[in-house]
Amino acid sequence: MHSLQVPLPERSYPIYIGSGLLSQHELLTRHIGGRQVALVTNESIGKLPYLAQLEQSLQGFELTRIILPDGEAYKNWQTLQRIFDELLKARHERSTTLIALGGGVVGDMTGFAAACYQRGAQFIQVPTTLLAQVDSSVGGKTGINHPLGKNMIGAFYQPQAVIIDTGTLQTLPERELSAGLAEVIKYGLIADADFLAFLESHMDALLARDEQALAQAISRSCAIKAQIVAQDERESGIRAILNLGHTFGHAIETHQGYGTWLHGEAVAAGTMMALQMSHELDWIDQAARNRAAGLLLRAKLPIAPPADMTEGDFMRHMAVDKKVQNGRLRLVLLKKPGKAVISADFPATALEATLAFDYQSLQAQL
Ligand SMILES: NC(=O)c1ccc[n+]([C@@H]2O[C@H](COP(=O)([O-])OP(=O)(O)OC[C@H]3O[C@@H](n4cnc5c(N)ncnc54)[C@H](O)[C@@H]3O)[C@@H](O)[C@H]2O)c1
Ligand SMILES: O=C(O)C(=O)C[C@@H](O)[C@H](O)[C@H](O)COP(=O)(O)O
Ligand SMILES: [Zn+2]
Repeated sequence: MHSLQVPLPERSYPIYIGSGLLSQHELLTRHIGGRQVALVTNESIGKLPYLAQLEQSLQGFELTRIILPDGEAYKNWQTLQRIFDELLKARHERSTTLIALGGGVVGDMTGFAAACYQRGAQFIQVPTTLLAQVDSSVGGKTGINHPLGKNMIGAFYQPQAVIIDTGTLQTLPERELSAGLAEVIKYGLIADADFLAFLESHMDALLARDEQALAQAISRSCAIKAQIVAQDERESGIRAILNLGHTFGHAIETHQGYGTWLHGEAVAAGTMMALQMSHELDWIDQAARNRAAGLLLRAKLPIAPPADMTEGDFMRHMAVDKKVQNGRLRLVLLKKPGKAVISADFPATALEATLAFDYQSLQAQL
């Protein structure tokens, strides 16, 4: 097992990474304060062995299973209400601990429920998708979607610990593995050109679920995210670079009503659009843009937005992005591979050209 810390001013917390961690009683119970535990997961994950393994490791606690419907479309008020209903029915006290067993949808909702329940219960992240292991379980962004905007309702609320059992990735569908790789590639682009080179040389191993390659990618991703979050927990500045590709990506997800494209797929196409915009501004050259596009394609991710989305659709949805300030859109763009900035300082023509660009043709050329 390998561990690292998310160092925060108020309370730091550990991330544990290794195979078989779901069966480690001492590790799992180390961060539980009271006698009650609510295990929050979804219908699909509930059918896999992980929930039973967790229950076995938590023998002796008063356990409540909370099984949610599966899917991004359920990351909403109704599902959140179900978590509160179950907690209250089982008379969970404020000292309870919620454990999120699943992907980012379960993690974001469980964290938000924990932030609200009796004004703040504890929670632990046990992520089971690559995306959740490298991104959503770390950093304390919790929340739900609104029909008019992605993650529009939520709270910054940090977990007690993040426990990443890399063995769970063996059952993950291929499409979900690729979706997670979109956020992994993001870290290379925004903060670490060497990691980008590592991903280029290990992409085949990652897709083949080579345990060592996956553990290295997860560990480096978590370290980069922890280091950024530590500087700016509530996104008043630098943390926004974790949003590379998300302004365009969230527009895609909102436009589709959530769940048609996976979050990671929308982020991949959105990243390509942010790279094209960086190229329009002459910040990165064509070779850098094409290199990143090639890596996304090798990870089996889309680099073109959905064919049915117009420039007007993008503009309408992007206007409700959380990074909009005083009515001005701010975008995360690349100065060079490994160096991202947040900027509102671009001509409208650069954005127009980015939205009008023919991404399908680029894909055909690569
Ligand atoms: N809070 C953050 O910082 C943050 C960061 C990135 C993404 N997110 C959010 O995370 C969500 C996306 O998360 P996701 O990609 O994990 O999607 P997800 O939570 O929908 O999980 C993907 C699918 O995989 C299934 N699954 C999970 N673990 C499995 C396993 N081990 N084996 C087989 N199937 C498994 C799930 O049931 C689901 O069908 C989005 O809502 C996104 O907005 C949040
Ligand atoms: O942790 C962050 O900060 C991120 O931006 C990580 C993103 O990958 C993630 O999708 C996050 O949920 C987006 O946050 P939002 O504030 O743009 O909704
Ligand atoms: Zn994301």
